[in-house]
Order: sequence, then structure tokens, then C-alpha cells
Amino acid sequence: MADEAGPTVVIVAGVSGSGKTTVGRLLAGHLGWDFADADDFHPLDNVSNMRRGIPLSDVDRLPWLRDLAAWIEVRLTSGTPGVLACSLLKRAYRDLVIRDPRQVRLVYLNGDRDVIERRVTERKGHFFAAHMLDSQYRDLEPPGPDEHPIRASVRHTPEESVREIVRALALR
Ligand SMILES: Nc1ncnc2c1ncn2[C@@H]1O[C@H](COP(=O)(O)OP(=O)(O)O)[C@@H](O)[C@H]1O
Ligand SMILES: O=C(O)[C@H](O)[C@@H](O)[C@H](O)[C@H](O)COP(=O)(O)O
Repeated sequence: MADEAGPTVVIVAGVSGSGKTTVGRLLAGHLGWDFADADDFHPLDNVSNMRRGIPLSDVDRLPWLRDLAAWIEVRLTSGTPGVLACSLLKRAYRDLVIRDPRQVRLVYLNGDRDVIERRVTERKGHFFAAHMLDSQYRDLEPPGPDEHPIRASVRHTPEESVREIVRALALR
């Protein structure tokens, strides 16, 4: 759990289309923190595969996860807070990038698959197609209670989710 000073990094996680980038960017703006989208860390082959409808494997994701862990480590050592939007579908992925849960808090955007499916379908100009959602749910291992996730519903507006998250983080 976060220590009295609060976390230095907040990760907003969930399947594609759950609102990680939208909520994460809004949260970062509210807190005055830096924001990073994990999509920007994918090797080009990963994006090319997803664009062609090929889901990523654990092997594909490993270099990506290592780069994300390095981004977090820089934040922690420099004391520069940041919000990271990142799917982190599996527990093993989260264990790799969240080494100290007191300093890195997890937000999990969850809720109705039909809502998410509609959003991915309507989203313009993104490489990730709605038919790929099946593979996201196949890989998804929702956070367990020991990960102390802050849960936010995909049905809420981004603004409502940010208010909930800030309250749960006890950050002003
Ligand atoms: N709470 C929300 N209410 C309505 N639309 C949303 C909400 N969150 C995200 N969206 C929209 O849904 C789509 C997916 O959001 P995005 O932030 O890209 O999700 P992710 O980063 O998890 O893939 C975008 O078109 C975005 O504008
Ligand atoms: O691990 C993965 O399979 C990908 O990271 C995936 O979870 C992510 O969702 C896509 O890269 C699309 O990006 P958005 O999440 O922004 O739609």
C-alpha cells in the first residue's frame, strides 16, 4: 500500500478500450504529473503484429515490460511522479513492473465488455481492432486483493473516474 507520502507512480491498467489513455492522461493533468502511454514503448514488430490482428505473446511483451519497468525505476529514483497507461493483463506482467506497491499504485479499469467493445469499435485512428478484444480477455488476469487495486468502472465518465482515483489515493 502507498506510504504516507503517497505513490510516485500510478499505473492505469485494463484491456484495450477500457479507457487507460483517456483516464490516465486526465489523472496526470489533475495531479500535475507526467503521463506516459505504454503503447509508445512497444517494439515496432509488436505494433505491426497487432495491426495485422496477431495478438502479442509473453515473449513479444517481455522487452516492452522491461522498458516500462525502467521508466518506472527512473521515476522512483528521481522522485518525479508520473502516470502510466498500460494494459498489464497478466499478474506476472504486473509483478515485473511493480516492485514496490507502496510507491507504485495500480488502478484497474473494469466493467462491461459490451461497453468496451463499443468504444474500441468507435475509436478512430488506432491500430488495435475490436476483434482483437477476445485475445485481451483470454490473457486478462484481473488483479487480486493482494495487489490492492483501485477499481474504477468503465461506465463512469473519465472525470468521475479521476475523482474516485484521487480520493482512493488520498491525493489532493
Ligand atoms: N469513461 C469513458 N466514457 C466514454 N468514452 C470513453 C471513456 N474512456 C474512454 N473512452 C473512449 O473510448 C475509447 C478507448 O479509450 P482509450 O483511452 O483509448 O482506452 P485504452 O487506452 O484503454 O485503449 C476512446 O475513443 C475514448 O475516447
Ligand atoms: O499487451 C498487449 O496486448 C497490448 O499492450 C494491448 O493490451 C494494448 O491494449 C494494445 O497495445 C492497444 O493499446 P490500447 O490499450 O491503448 O488500446
